[in-house]
Amino acid sequence: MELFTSLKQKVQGHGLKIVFPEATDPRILKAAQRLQQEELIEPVFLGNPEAVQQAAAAAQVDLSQIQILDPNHYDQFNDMVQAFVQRRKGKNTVEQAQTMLRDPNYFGTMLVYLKQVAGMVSGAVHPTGDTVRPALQIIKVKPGLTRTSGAFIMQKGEQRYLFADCAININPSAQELAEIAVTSAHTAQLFDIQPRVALLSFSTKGSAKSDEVTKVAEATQLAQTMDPKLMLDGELQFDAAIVPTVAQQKAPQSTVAGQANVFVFPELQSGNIGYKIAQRLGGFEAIGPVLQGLNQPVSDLSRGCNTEDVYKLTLITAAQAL
Ligand SMILES: CC(C)(COP(=O)(O)OP(=O)(O)OC[C@H]1O[C@@H](n2cnc3c(N)ncnc32)[C@H](O)[C@@H]1OP(=O)(O)O)[C@@H](O)C(=O)NCCC(=O)NCCS
Ligand SMILES: CC(=O)OP(=O)(O)O
Repeated sequence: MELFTSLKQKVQGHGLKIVFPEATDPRILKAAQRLQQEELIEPVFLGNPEAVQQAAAAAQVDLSQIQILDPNHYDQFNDMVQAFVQRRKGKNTVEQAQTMLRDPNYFGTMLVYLKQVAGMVSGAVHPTGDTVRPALQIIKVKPGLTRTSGAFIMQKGEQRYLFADCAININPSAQELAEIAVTSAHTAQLFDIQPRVALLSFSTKGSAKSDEVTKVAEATQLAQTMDPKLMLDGELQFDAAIVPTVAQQKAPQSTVAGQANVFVFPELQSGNIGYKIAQRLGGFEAIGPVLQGLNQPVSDLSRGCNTEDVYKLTLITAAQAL
């Protein structure tokens, strides 16, 4: 079944509330209205109601069925401040909390944490750091994990791949890279990809020597230990990972080379650049980044997103909540 058809079937009828901190952006307004009209989610918009209404009128979006919350006039604000300070365990004062929670990304993340909504979608306007930092501080990673990371589902026709980390960890250690690889394999399964994981490098199986290559080779060993059942190999160059004839020449013993479908980048420069090249030159649809490993779903859009991207990432966010 087509990926989004099955996601729609999964979320329909659950009345899942998804909060949108960027409710004056036309892409957000239009996608949320479509999702609400198709009875897939119940949107909650954040912001000054007058500003949201003006933006909605300009985008020809009907707000009559959509809840709007204003972080500057919220009757449970003091309770939220207390819950935030408690969660931060001495890292933020009440005064700091009062300021931070006026920020729609902090406010929206707290609504998720307090289970007043099922998930949050932001990042069409805010850069990634501002969008995800509240989630890293408040929602935190699942037990057993140390890092969250950002995966993209890359689709073109019948081709579907997962790329990670393209969004969060600037220069992960070997241990962190191993964790990203294993988590990415598990995320791939949620999207009907049977994972064959390649840890990417500019070297294949020792063809080049450098600290950067050693890190990827070490991460491969650590990941194999973390989940020995996974089909996972490294270090591999991208051509060795995806082209069978190149794999035969460069890594003939590998069971992953030549047929990888989950690509783990060695650090964020290559991951973020790599997914955008596949998207903008290669014609792949890039869905994400899907934040992996968080306790509750929060999603960060790319600022270059369109309405369809918002629609699809929101569906994924809602499905993660089930
Ligand atoms: C994500 C990012 C903003 C975090 O940076 P930061 O806020 O300076 O991080 P800090 O080290 O101050 O940590 C803040 C909190 O987040 C946590 N954290 C940071 N990175 C984390 C990660 N990858 N996974 C889980 N938690 C993380 C820290 O433990 C800390 O928690 P605490 O406050 O409870 O102690 C930063 O790594 C970043 O800018 N990444 C690149 C984002 C980007 O521009 N991507 C490209 C476009 S998608
Ligand atoms: C994922 C990503 O690159 O986000 P942005 O384009 O907003 O920086």
